[in-house]
Amino acid sequence: MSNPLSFVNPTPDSPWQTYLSQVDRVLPYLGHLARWADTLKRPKRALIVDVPIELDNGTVAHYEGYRVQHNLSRGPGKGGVRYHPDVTLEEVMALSAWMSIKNAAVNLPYGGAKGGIRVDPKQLSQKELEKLTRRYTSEIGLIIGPQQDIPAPDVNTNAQIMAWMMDTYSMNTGATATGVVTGKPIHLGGSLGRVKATGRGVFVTGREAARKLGLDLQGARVAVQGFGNVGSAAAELFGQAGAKIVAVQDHSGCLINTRGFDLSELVPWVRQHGGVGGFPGGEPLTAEEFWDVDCEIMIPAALEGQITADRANRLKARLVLEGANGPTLPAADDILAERGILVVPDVICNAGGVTVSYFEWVQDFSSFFWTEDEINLRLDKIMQGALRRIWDTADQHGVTLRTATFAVACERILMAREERGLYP
Ligand SMILES: NC(=O)C1=CN([C@@H]2O[C@H](COP(=O)(O)OP(=O)(O)OC[C@H]3O[C@@H](n4cnc5c(N)ncnc54)[C@H](O)[C@@H]3O)[C@@H](O)[C@H]2O)C=CC1
Ligand SMILES: O=C(O)CCC(=O)C(=O)O
Repeated sequence: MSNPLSFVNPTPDSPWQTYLSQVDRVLPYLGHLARWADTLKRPKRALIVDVPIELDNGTVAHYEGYRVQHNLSRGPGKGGVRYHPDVTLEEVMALSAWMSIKNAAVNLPYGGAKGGIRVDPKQLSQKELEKLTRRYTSEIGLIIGPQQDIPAPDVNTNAQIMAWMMDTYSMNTGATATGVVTGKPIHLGGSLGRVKATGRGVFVTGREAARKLGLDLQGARVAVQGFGNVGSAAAELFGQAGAKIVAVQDHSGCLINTRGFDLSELVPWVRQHGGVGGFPGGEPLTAEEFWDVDCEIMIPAALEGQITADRANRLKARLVLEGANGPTLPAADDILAERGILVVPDVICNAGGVTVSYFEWVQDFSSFFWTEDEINLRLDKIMQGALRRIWDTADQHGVTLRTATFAVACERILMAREERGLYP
């Protein structure tokens, strides 16, 4: 995937093109605000940085880093940082735009932002990873801050990386600034419940959608792609609700177990071995066969563009819960709708993570911390309320949940844009 030369010139089938086509679908429902819609089709600000580090062997390596602030009309930028060898500016643009939509859909007082480094972190030692993170944080320090733009974990980043980011930003500004990132370790201003919050949100929205479909979670068969932070937490909650996890796929392998995996063995295995590959409690499956598995619920929780038109035609599930950002291509979305397969879209389904990030940010400012039960109850309430509003909008316009989420969110963003006005 190459970077676009302009915001309006997307690479075919890229996440940015997917996002732009999702915006086009919502235009008829924006009323007089549609005149502001081009605001949504270009990021406000995109920063590319060179991140040089000295490797353990003494050579100097250069990595490309990005931070994109898509829209700041409703508040500071908010969104994670991804470390992956395939990250591009264009991908980060899309991820930042989905953050704008997501944050507005759950009515958090944030705009949308996202960052990334084009690197395979698995090739780096812990020391090199720390140097990379600190240099990247210094470089994007120009535009991040507790009131400007607040990063968080995403693919291949975690609480330790957030701690290094917080420390680097604090050293550079001369005061401890816990509110500059979320997803931190608990004793450094992190919030209880954040690690599993995205998976919990997937479960809460999935539970509500299943109820609407009349689908009993007891005994329901679930397939999960991506068994990292989001996929594993969602799988555990579905398991606790009586569902069976019958297929799992990640970068290391793909497995099936029609009786349901024993998660008390699979989760520690993944923690120890870095992936599901080689787990003895299931039979191997090819990566492509995963999409043909008999199941009621499919949870894509890895990367973008996974549900293609071909896979959408083959999918057996009744319900797709988008734990990942951008897992479904627009053509596949149409096929799923035609086939009556309900999709709970990323921009609401995986919003649990940023919602608890918001709780963390609020707790950091007040230096007063809530219990995990309080966090989970508030998360449940916000996610249910947001989904209800989206469902009403879908029913009102006769559109998919994705277009309804965009309608609710874009109205909020563009209303703020209009009220703020254009000129300094
Ligand atoms: N961490 C968070 O709080 C949030 C994450 N997300 C999204 O959820 C998705 C997963 O993120 P995390 O779980 O945080 O990342 P992670 O780094 O913890 O896990 C990523 C998972 O994807 C798998 N994966 C990578 N490449 C793959 C491939 N080619 N085929 C199959 N599986 C592959 C990895 O093996 C791993 O299991 C991403 O789309 C991310 O943007 C969305 C909202 C919040
Ligand atoms: O917790 C956050 O601030 C953002 C998480 C994120 O990157 C996402 O929702 O995709």
